[in-house]
Parts: sequence; C-alpha cells; structure tokens
Amino acid sequence: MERTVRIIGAPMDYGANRRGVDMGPSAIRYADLADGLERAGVDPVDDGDLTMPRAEERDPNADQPSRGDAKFLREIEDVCKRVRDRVATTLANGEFPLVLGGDHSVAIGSLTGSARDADLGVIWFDAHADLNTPETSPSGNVHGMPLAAALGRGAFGETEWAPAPRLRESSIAYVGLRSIDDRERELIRESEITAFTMADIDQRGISAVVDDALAVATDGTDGVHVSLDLDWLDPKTAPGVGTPVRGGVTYREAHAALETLSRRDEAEGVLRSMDVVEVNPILDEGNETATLAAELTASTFGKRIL
Ligand SMILES: NC(=[NH2+])NCCC[C@H](N)C(=O)O
Ligand SMILES: [Mn+2]
Ligand SMILES: [Mn+2]
Repeated sequence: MERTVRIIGAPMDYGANRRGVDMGPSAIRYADLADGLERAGVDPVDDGDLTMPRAEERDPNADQPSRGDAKFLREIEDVCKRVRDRVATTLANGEFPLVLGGDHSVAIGSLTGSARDADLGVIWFDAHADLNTPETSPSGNVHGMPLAAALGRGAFGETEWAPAPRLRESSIAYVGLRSIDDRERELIRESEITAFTMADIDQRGISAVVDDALAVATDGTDGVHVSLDLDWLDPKTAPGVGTPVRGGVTYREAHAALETLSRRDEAEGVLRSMDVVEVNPILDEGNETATLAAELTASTFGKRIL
C-alpha cells in the first residue's frame, strides 16, 4: 500500500524578522511538490493552509515570557498548537505529516505533535542551532528558538504547550551548523545534543555524517523527525531565505543527504514526520529555493535519478 503523505501548510512568519516567509507553502506547492511526491511513489494529500492572523494587526510584545524576549509568542503558541494537533492526528491515522513553513518556529508544533505518542529522534538540517531561549536570544525572534522550546529550556519551561512530551536531547543531531550565537554555543556544549558542523561535512563527507546523525536519532527512538531549514544550503543555491549564511551545503550534498535518509527509510521505515521551512519567495530568484525545497522533499520520499 502506498504511503499517504499529508501536506499541512503553516504560512507563519511571526518567528522571523523578515516578512515573506508566510508565502513559503504556496511557493513550494507551485514548484510541483505534489507531482514530485507522486513520482517518488507516495500518495500526497493536501490539507491546505492553517489560517493565520495578520502580523500587522498584532502587537509583537503583547505576551512576553517572564524572562527575556520572544516576539509574537501568543500568536506562535496558537499556530503551533494547531500544527501539533494536525501532526498528531495524521500520525494516529497511519499517515505521514509533512509541514510546510513558514518560519522555523512552526517546528515547535511538528515536534510536540510527533513526540506526543512516540519517543522521537530528530535530524536538524540548518545553518543555525535554533537553541536560543528567550533569555539568550540576541534577536527575540522565535525562529531561533524552536529546539529550546520543544525541550522546555529556559523560560519555555514555564509553558504547558511548548515542551515535546517524548523528546530527549540525546536523540537530536544537527547537520551543517555554521552560524551559532555566543551564548548558544555554551548551550550546545552543555547539552546532550550531537552537533555536526560544516567542518565535519568538509572532512568526512555528507553521507558519513548523515549516517552518524541517523545513528543518534534512531537509537532508542520510535521514529525520526526531519527538520529541513532551506538556509542549510549555500545561499548561492538557495537565495530565498531570511537569514542566509555563506558556506552551506551544495545542491548535490543536499540531495545525497536526503537520499541517505530515504534509503534507510526504505529498508527500516525510520522516518516519521518532516518540516520544510524558511523559504522566502520575496527574497527568492525565480522560485529557485521553493523548487529546491520541493525536490529535496521528493528525494526524502524516494525519488531517484534512475
Ligand atoms: N531558523 C532560523 N533561520 N534561525 C535563525 C536564527 C538566527 C539567530 N541565531 C537568532 O537567534 O536570532
Ligand atoms: Mn537556519
Ligand atoms: Mn532554523
């Protein structure tokens, strides 16, 4: 029986400092996401987009944590709870949830939903660690904090909605880090998260690094969540992102990484949920980044050259 992939659009930009990332889901769909998934051999079902209040009508500081800075926290909570419930229901129905962002704070919803009824491993493809707490964030932008939120770190420990029930630090692996804030560096070092930086990819090659990330995320877990931030790629290849950092993975390395996940998934069924985030069509060139997002997603579900 074909696997059903349920597409959940979360056009949210409250977590980012640059507008436009809310158009990500449309741009990725326009880039033939469904077609690519069909050719990969899965059955895509599109749930459409969750509705969002307009950011212009909101006060970013209306609901702040007791310590630190986290803009639009109330709006992000509202959206992420809905993402969480959709993801959990999709999994309960035996389907695969694919969340389209939106800025990376939607991952709080994917993680809390996917780790509700299962011990969850995570592979985080990103230039950034997204482990700031409201106390350490240099920007107050929640897209730099989703992992901290899902782990209930810092001021997020006071929320009932953000911590993911069955997510442990030791089951999380970063792949491709190259932009880490000073205080965030300390947080990573003190944590049990495994971090593979761009330097690891340079030295050992992408496939070996992804194999190691898979080992971390599958050890003692029931399944793996893949979080794909398009700024993981080099900005020359993926220009349509709000926080570009030069020196990212190439087009080929990105495909190789996701094909490695796909091959392991074909053999052992390890993948459980995924989000594709931070595509910003306003900053993109000819929908190139959205197209890449669609292609990489198809690779994850088994699309091959031959
Ligand atoms: N998902 C992202 N693009 N995150 C960028 C985070 C940038 C920076 N570390 C911050 O906390 O503001
Ligand atoms: Mn990033
Ligand atoms: Mn990110």
